[in-house]
Amino acid sequence: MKAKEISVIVRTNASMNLSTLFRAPSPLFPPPHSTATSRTNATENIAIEGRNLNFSITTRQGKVVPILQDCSLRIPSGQFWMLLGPNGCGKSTLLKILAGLLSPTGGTMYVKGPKSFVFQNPDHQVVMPTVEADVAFGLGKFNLTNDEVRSRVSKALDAVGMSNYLKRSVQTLSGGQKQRVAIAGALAETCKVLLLDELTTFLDESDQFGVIKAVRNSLDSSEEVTALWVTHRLEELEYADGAVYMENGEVALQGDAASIMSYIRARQSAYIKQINS
Ligand SMILES: Nc1ncnc2c1ncn2[C@@H]1O[C@H](COP(=O)(O)OP(=O)(O)OP(=O)(O)O)[C@@H](O)[C@H]1O
Repeated sequence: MKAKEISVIVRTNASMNLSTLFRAPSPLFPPPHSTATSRTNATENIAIEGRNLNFSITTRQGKVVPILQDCSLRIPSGQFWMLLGPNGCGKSTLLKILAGLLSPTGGTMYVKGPKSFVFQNPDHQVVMPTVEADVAFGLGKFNLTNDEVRSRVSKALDAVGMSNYLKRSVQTLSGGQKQRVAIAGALAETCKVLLLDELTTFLDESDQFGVIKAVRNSLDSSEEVTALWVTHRLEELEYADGAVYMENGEVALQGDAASIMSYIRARQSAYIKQINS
């Protein structure tokens, strides 16, 4: 099966799971260990909500290993949030649960649909010969006219700053440009929630900020799109409206980007003091 087909099946299965797996969002709950002030309030339109999400795996020896423990988060519609934390703390696992790619072993969640999961390696989902064909790829299921397809492709490429690349072969694109084409594909399908898994890990600085700015611009040009972005790179936080910080499989803190930045910086300097003492 081609990679592109896998990504489309992922999208389809994810929305099919919504009715069985996701329950209605609760009107209000505070994150369990939050100290930072979040922009959210009870009257806001919530795009992503998880409550006490747990995930564990069972080893071949029958031992249950907890990966996520009581993770709660809530992200308002139209905002760009980041999911940060040390290696192995559970960020990708939580993102995959929110995408419907993994089933939680406990807890409840709601994610507005349609939603799309964008993989770290763009070659896993950008496989059509040209940019135009790739962005149009997922539109077959909508029964659109050629003009409507062209209009959606053009609007989506505009949102990610790739309008001039319409006829380009995808083989000639950089990693970051391919990521932007993958995001445009999701936008063309009128995706409401983008779940983005460490897109910039292997990109150079120029490509890295090209992708972040493309996501930021996509959200700014449509109030309906929400993005959750997993990253290790603290400098990316300045583009976010809010962030969730994880440690050891738990949500340690969630709030506005500045508060999360201060929290992480304080943790880093405490750590540096500790190793220097
Ligand atoms: N299928 C699995 N089997 C065994 N362990 C797993 C499995 N999936 C995840 N884990 C473990 O769960 C923990 C969380 O993994 P996850 O990939 O979600 O972390 P992460 O925060 O995204 O890490 P990184 O920043 O390094 O990408 C890790 O210790 C990982 O080894």
